[in-house]
Amino acid sequence: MTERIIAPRGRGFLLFDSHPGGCARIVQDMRDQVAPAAAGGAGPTALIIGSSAGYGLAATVAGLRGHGIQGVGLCFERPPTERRTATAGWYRTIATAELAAGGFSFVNGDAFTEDTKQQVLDLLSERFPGGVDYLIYSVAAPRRTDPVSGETHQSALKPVGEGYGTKTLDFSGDVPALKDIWIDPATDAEQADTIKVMGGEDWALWVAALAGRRLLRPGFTTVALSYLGSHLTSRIYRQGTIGAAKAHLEDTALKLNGELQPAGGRALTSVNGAAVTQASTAIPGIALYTSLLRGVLGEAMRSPVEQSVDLWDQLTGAQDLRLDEEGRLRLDEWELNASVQEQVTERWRRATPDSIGELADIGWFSGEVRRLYGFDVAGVDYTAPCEPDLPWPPARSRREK
Ligand SMILES: NC(=O)c1ccc[n+]([C@@H]2O[C@H](COP(=O)([O-])OP(=O)(O)OC[C@H]3O[C@@H](n4cnc5c(N)ncnc54)[C@H](O)[C@@H]3O)[C@@H](O)[C@H]2O)c1
Repeated sequence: MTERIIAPRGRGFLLFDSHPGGCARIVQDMRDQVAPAAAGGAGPTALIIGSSAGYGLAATVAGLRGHGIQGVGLCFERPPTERRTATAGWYRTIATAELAAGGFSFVNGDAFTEDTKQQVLDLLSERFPGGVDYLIYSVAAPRRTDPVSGETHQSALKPVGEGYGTKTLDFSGDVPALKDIWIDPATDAEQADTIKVMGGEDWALWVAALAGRRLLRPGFTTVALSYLGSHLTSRIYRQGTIGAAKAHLEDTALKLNGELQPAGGRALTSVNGAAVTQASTAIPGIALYTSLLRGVLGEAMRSPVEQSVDLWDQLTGAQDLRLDEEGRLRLDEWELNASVQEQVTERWRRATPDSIGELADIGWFSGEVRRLYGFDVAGVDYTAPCEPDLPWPPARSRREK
């Protein structure tokens, strides 16, 4: 491929291309939100699954910059082709590898397959024979093939029990519009499939695979990402198919914790707040909710990086662990704060096609969606041609640092 001008083509939440320079700049901006680790010995070793986007990327950047972590990041991104750029996560990974300067390598592959697990475990055994201190599991995927049955399961984002009508923001036209939609309830099979994809099964397989290769260091801690959210979205989220998967993930944490505890290890879920990510924009009503939340909170909304700094501080003991009654680590207090929820609820109630522009920060939300692809990033010259055909960062040996 040769250099060319890359523009945001597409519709709604889906753009065809990503901008390499914009994606790199986003990672640099994330890095700048993190206080650097004190100079000195090597940091802890981590495997981060879902390292190219959203909360997994934020945990990787915060860990690299704030704690000097070493290890491996795993994600599933599409390389550039003749006609299309790579996915944004491909370019963000290149920029993240630059921050890591060799001590942290990246693997591109489907985390659900046995092959990828072996590839990652081989790399860890070679580079970090003593094993890993942390596994952060932050995958959001639409489907998963069960490694035992060979069956592919598709997740669904639907209510459970009864159908559900909600207000939503529709981004398919030229300007975002407030609409009403109706979503039929999930079948039992759809719910079971969603649990297969987004529940805790694959997380537990990773922990077992690391244990099988003797790659769990004493005190090993694993965290999987969860979400609770507001009563305004509970019919589609927490009480819906995805919520059933999150309940399975949280049950898996309790089970894994029981298994790891005798050796001084622990397993936790981390309940994070709402963020604009590829995964979250797919959930009906969430764009409206998040835009209203931003309307209420403005800059006080806590970014994924800020939450990830908090996560590492709690994991490494720099701060006390904040666990709720169910044993979950909570990073979403700023979102579920009673006064914030009252204000968002009031705005949700008052929202009409005429008033929505004043109540919700739709401009911010639309900008965040474009930023997922590396567009709308301050300081990037989008009129300049750039090279989209960039290679995946090589897994360098630590000796080459
Ligand atoms: N976005 C939110 O508002 C929010 C809030 C709280 C918790 N969470 C949770 O955080 C986790 C991550 O979600 P996100 O919103 O950051 O998602 P995201 O879409 O931004 O990122 C998903 C990551 O998973 C990777 N991935 C997808 N399929 C994969 C596969 N088969 N193998 C390997 N990697 C794969 C992608 O490459 C990417 O790195 C999820 O568990 C989600 O429920 C999200």
